[in-house]
Amino acid sequence: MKRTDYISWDEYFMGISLLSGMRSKDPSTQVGACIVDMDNRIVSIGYNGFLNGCSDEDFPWEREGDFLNTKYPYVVHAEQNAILNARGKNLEGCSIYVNLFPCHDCARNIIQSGIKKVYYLDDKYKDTDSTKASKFMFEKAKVECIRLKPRTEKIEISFKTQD
Ligand SMILES: Nc1ccn([C@H]2C[C@H](O)[C@@H](COP(=O)(O)O)O2)c(=O)n1
Ligand SMILES: [Zn+2]
Repeated sequence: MKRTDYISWDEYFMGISLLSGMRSKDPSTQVGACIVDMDNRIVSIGYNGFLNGCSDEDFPWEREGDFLNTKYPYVVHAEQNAILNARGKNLEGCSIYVNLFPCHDCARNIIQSGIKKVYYLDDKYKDTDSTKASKFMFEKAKVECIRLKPRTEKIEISFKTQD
């Protein structure tokens, strides 16, 4: 008799996105993204962070103040990193799981990469022009956006061993 309490594909992929976000050094918002092909194979993963090869100390994590003294010009978004981490693999028809709804810049890159479905959890910036632009572009480009309502509030991962 097989287990019945296994997690769903959506919980699995969104869980991987959230776990990836746990690598983010952003003090205010940790985002992870997981790109999955039409056979439910994971193609790529990414989280929000600063530039490869640069020290995280080289750039500001601030949200407020002069634009150049905030993180916004420099931080690479989780979706962007996931697309780039795919290293040119064909993403046509893939889905992307991301815990926070994509901004307008990521929406453009998601659309241009051929990704056709966006699964998300949180839409905390839904009233911003950025998110409104994302939704407009996704609608025109016929990219489906699905807000996940997981069956369970949380999934626990333990490193505890039997020995
Ligand atoms: N879909 C998204 C939205 C945001 N991010 C990143 C970019 C920043 O590191 C952070 C947002 O910062 P906040 O304005 O909430 O302090 O989250 C992303 O990677 N993907
Ligand atoms: Zn973005």
